[in-house]
Amino acid sequence: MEDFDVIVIGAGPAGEVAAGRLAAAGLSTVIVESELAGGECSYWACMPSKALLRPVDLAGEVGRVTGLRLAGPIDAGAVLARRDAVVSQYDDAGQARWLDSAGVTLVRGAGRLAGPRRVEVTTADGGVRTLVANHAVVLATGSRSVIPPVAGLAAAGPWTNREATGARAIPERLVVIGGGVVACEMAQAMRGLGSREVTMLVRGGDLLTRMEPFAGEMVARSLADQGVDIRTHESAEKVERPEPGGEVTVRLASGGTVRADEILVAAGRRSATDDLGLASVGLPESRPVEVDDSMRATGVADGWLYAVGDVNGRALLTHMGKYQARAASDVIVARVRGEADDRPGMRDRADRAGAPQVVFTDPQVCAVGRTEAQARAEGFDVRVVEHDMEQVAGGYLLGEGYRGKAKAVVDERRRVLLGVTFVAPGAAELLHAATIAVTSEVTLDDLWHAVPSYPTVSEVWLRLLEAYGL
Ligand SMILES: Cc1cc2nc3c(=O)[nH]c(=O)nc-3n(C[C@H](O)[C@H](O)[C@H](O)COP(=O)(O)OP(=O)(O)OC[C@H]3O[C@@H](n4cnc5c(N)ncnc54)[C@H](O)[C@@H]3O)c2cc1C
Ligand SMILES: NC(=O)c1ccc[n+]([C@@H]2O[C@H](COP(=O)([O-])OP(=O)(O)OC[C@H]3O[C@@H](n4cnc5c(N)ncnc54)[C@H](O)[C@@H]3O)[C@@H](O)[C@H]2O)c1
Repeated sequence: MEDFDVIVIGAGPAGEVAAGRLAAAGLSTVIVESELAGGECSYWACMPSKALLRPVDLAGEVGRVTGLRLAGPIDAGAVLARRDAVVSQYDDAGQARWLDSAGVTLVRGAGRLAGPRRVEVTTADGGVRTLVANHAVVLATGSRSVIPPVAGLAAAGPWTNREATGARAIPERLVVIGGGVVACEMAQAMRGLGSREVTMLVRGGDLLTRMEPFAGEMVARSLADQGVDIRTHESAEKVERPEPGGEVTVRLASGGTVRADEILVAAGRRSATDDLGLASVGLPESRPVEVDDSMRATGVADGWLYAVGDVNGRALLTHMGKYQARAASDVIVARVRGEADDRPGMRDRADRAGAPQVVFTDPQVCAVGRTEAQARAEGFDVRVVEHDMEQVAGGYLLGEGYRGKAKAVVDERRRVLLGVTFVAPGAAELLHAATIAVTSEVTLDDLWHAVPSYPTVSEVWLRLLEAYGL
C-alpha cells in the first residue's frame, strides 16, 4: 500500500493541470494513467485535428486573396508527417518528464476506486498496486466515442476520432455519421486533404445544433461548396463490410446506399466512468460524475472525491477541463490547510454562463455564453443585434468572397452581453474579447469606449454596438 496526499486518475489535460497545481502547493501527488500521459486531447483530438485542419484553412485563405494561388493540391503526406510530429509520434516521454519535473509521481496502469480514498491500479503485467489518499481523489478520466447501435456498424471497424485524427492515408471516399463538431471538422479536413467523396449523414436538419442556427447554416454552405455531400434527415440503417478494411456499404433509412472506403462515427462522447469503481463509493456507474461548483462529487460522504474535465460532463472542452482542474486543486489545497475555500477562483462560474468554443472549420465558428434560444428559455429580457462581417473594412480586406456574421445576445435589463457568436474565416482570435465581455459583464456603455483599431475585423464590435443604438 502506498499513500499520497492526493491521487489523480487520468493524465489528460485536466488531470495533468490538477496534479501539477497540487504538487506545486506542496501536496504529495500521484497521477495514474492507463494509456498516454497527455490524454485524448494531445494524441487523438485537439492537437492532431488542428494539425490536419491548419493547411486546409490556409489553402482556403489563399484562395480568397487575389494574386495568390496554390501551386498544386495540398501535400497530404507531408501534412500527415507534421501531424505525427505534433503528437510526438504517439510517445509521451515528454509529458512524463514534465510530470517528473513538476514533482508528480506517474503510475502507469488502470485506476479504479476501491472504497473511500482508495485506488487500485492494474498494471500492464497484471499486478495490482493499492494507493491510498490522505486527502482527496480527483477523477479526470475523460470521455470515449459513442458507437450508435446501427446493425453491422461496430463489426465494420469504423473510424472514431482516434483513427480519423491518426489516419495513415486520406481515404478516397469517406462517409461520416453525425453533424456535430467532430463530424464538421473531420469532413472539412479529409475533403481538403484530398478525399474525392465525403458524405455526411446528419440525423436532424442542421449541423452544429448547440450553436446559433446561422453557424450550422454557414458551415453547411461552405462544406457543400467544397464538395461535401451533406444528407440531412438521414441516417445509417445497416452497415456492411465483408472484407476487413475493404469497401463499406451503408444502407440508408431513406432507402439509398452509400459506398465508401472508410466510415467515421462522430455521434458524440460519453464520460469514461465504466469500470472506475464508482459503485464502491455509492455513485451510479457509467454516468458522468455529478459535481458542485468546487468540482466535488455530490453524494459522497466526507467530500474527498472530485471530478474534472470530460468525466463530469459539464463541457467537453480542454480549456474548460483545465479551468475546472485549477478550481478543484485550489479548493483541495485550501481545505487541507484549513483556509477559506471559497475565494474567487475556486468556483466554476464559466460553465454556467456558456463555455467559449471555437470550431475550426472554414468559416470558423466562435461562440461564448448563451445562444438567443438559451437566453430566452432562461427568461432573460433579450435583444439581439447582428452584423455581416464582410461589411467591416478589415473583413473586406481579408479577401474576395470573405463572408462572416456576428451576433450578440443582450440582456436588456442590465445592458450586458449574454452571448456572442462570430462565424467567419480566421475568427478564432476574436473570441477572447467576447469571452472577457460576457464573463465580466461589461456594460454596452463601457464597451463603447473600447475602440477597435482600423482596419481590423474587430470593428465588428463597433458595428454591433451601433446596431444596438449606441
Ligand atoms: C476530434 C476531437 C477534437 C477536439 N478538439 C478540441 C479542440 O480543438 N479544443 C477543445 O477545447 N477541445 C477539443 N476536443 C475535446 C477535448 O479533447 C476534451 O475535452 C479533452 O481531451 C478532455 O480532457 P480530459 O483531461 O478531461 O480527458 P482526456 O483528454 O480524455 O484524458 C483522460 C485520460 O484519462 C486516462 N484514463 C481513463 N480512464 C483511466 C483509468 N481508469 N485509469 C487511468 N487512466 C485513465 C485516459 O487514458 C486519458 O489519458 C476535441 C475532441 C475530439 C474528439
Ligand atoms: N474545436 C472544438 O472545440 C472541438 C472539436 C471536436 C470535438 N469537440 C468536443 O468533443 C465533443 C464530442 O464531439 P462530437 O462531434 O462527437 O459530438 P457532438 O455532440 O458535437 O455531435 C454529435 C452529433 O452526432 C449526432 N448523433 C448523435 N447520436 C446519433 C446517432 N445515434 N445516430 C446518428 N447521429 C447521431 C448528433 O445529432 C450530432 O450531430 C463535443 O462536445 C465537442 O465539444 C470540440
